[in-house]
Amino acid sequence: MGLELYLDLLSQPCRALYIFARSNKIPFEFKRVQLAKGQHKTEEFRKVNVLMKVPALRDGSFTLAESIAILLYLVQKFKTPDHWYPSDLQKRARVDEYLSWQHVNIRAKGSKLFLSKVLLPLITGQPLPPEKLEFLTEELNVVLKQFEEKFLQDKPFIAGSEVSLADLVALVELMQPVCAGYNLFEERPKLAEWRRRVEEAVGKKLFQEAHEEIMNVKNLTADHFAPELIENFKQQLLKQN
Ligand SMILES: N[C@@H](CCC(=O)N[C@@H](CS)C(=O)NCC(=O)O)C(=O)O
Repeated sequence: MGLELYLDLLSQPCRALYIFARSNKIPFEFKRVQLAKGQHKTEEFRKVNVLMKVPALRDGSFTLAESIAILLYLVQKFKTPDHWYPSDLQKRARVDEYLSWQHVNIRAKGSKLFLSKVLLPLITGQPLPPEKLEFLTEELNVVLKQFEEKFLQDKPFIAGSEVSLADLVALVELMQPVCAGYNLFEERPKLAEWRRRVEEAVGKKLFQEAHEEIMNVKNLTADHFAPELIENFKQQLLKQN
């Protein structure tokens, strides 16, 4: 059995893995796990990831969860070009620094805005109150400022002159609020230029292909979701709001 990646391209970490693997010509079998259909809650998927989240990897009898761990596994197993995860101690530390920071900052705030602006109204039939949207956007703006000032600064990429895992992980997360209708690049020319460079580095066509589904997320309707998931989802989303 070859390498299998369990993915739903509506998910940011799944897109990072998909783009990374395809961009580096890593052979893998794409195992689609549709979150909206509850396919991550099956007994079959539990055997791959007991945490019941995507992405997940299976390589023979070995299974692995967590996107960052999976990316690092692929880097080492397939000896991908050095710039992705530089061997230079300090450049690598820059990548690690971003990958450690992003979970509860860019990822958390970007996802929250996306889920509240797109999924919650879809499921409840109620639009998000404008003051709530403003609050969530402001929360995201705070971490975007930190991203620009601390991580990107005036460099072409986070680790310096070449693209790394940090840039890829960052950009797929930032696309989530963009797909929810908040074009955060519009008033941030430095970020917009960085986005252009990252897309070019991984391959523009591949980047677009990976984002096709999420770009059309606003066309989804409630019947796209497995009924048993809707109530669960609603409670989860309302709790976080
Ligand atoms: N820290 C994990 C996060 C994984 C995660 O939260 N995946 C989401 C999709 S983006 C998921 O599977 N959610 C389904 C659920 O929580 O029920 C990673 O980086 O892989």
